[in-house]
Amino acid sequence: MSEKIPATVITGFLGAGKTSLIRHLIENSDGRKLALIINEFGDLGVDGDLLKGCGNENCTEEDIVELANGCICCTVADDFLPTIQKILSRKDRPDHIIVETSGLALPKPLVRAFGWPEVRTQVTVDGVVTVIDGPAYRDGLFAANPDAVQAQREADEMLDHDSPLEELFDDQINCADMIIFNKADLLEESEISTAAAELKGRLRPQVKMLQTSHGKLDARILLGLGAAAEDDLDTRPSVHDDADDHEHDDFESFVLEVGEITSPDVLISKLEAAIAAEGILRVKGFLSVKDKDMRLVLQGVGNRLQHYFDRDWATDEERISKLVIIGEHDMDQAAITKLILG
Ligand SMILES: Nc1nc2c(ncn2[C@@H]2O[C@H](COP(=O)(O)OP(=O)(O)OP(=O)(O)O)[C@@H](O)[C@H]2O)c(=O)[nH]1
Repeated sequence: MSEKIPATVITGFLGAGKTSLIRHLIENSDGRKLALIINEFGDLGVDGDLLKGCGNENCTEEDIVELANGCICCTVADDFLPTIQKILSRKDRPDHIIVETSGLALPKPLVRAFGWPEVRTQVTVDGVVTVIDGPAYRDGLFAANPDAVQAQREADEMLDHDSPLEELFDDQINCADMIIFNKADLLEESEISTAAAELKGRLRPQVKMLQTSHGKLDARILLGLGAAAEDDLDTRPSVHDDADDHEHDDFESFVLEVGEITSPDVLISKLEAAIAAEGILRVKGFLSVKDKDMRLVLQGVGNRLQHYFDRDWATDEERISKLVIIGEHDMDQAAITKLILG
């Protein structure tokens, strides 16, 4: 029997920096041949496309599989299992498998799937790595408003008091073997130490926390944790352990056809207005700009927007111009569309 292939699960909220971390890993894989399974919320495969563009021989386009049928925690049986089996049946099996969950996925059901008989004999979960968006943490995105929670508790002891964002965050850090506190470049040193002190008390004792910017970490630190996470799921509490009907209905997404744009700056101003008015959590996509040969990538996390040209459009390629917009379930799609396209 050959040795089990290690698999690393990379989780973390929308826009925390999972794809950036994986991109750095591909480019610095220390000789390991990697296979990637990329799961996204929203019907536009942005992360997979960006990673395929890396063009690294340790992780070619064929080594990257995109799962875009919803969050991986809900589609493990239909999507994840056949995908991993396909990877395992390859003649040139990878040295390491990386699974990027969508930013809204609960990692535990995925880790549990590695315990299935047909998988566990061949693969082990080397580690669950949870990426935290440093500025979002500092700004309290994952914290409930303590006053509001207290008032609610007093009103009804039986209510579920946690916000969807807080619950997700708890699940993602409770399942971790390693925490990557990312976007350190956007924080003061004192903000990082405050966060580290707060988070330490919430982590399982053996869990290490590292700070980084743009996910630039040595592959030897990230890979080879040897956690065998599928064997100690009981030590990784989840608020959703008993919730079979977890459907992500706290969040929703839609794809907006933007059409060819003439000015990125004009679009950015409109997006800023839409984000401020409608509380969008994440925007990303590809844009065609008039008279430009290159594709524009747009990334928005909270109110922070970034855009850059990544590559030339191929001559036979459709110049798509689409954004996926993700928000909480009550976001007003019509109002957002009007603000962006109007
Ligand atoms: N300033 C700064 N920006 C970062 C850092 N890491 C990632 N970003 C930016 O944050 C945005 C989101 O990064 P991604 O790596 O796509 O995040 P993700 O977690 O894969 O996002 P989803 O898959 O959509 O959940 C991009 O615009 C990145 O360039 C960082 O350390 N510092």
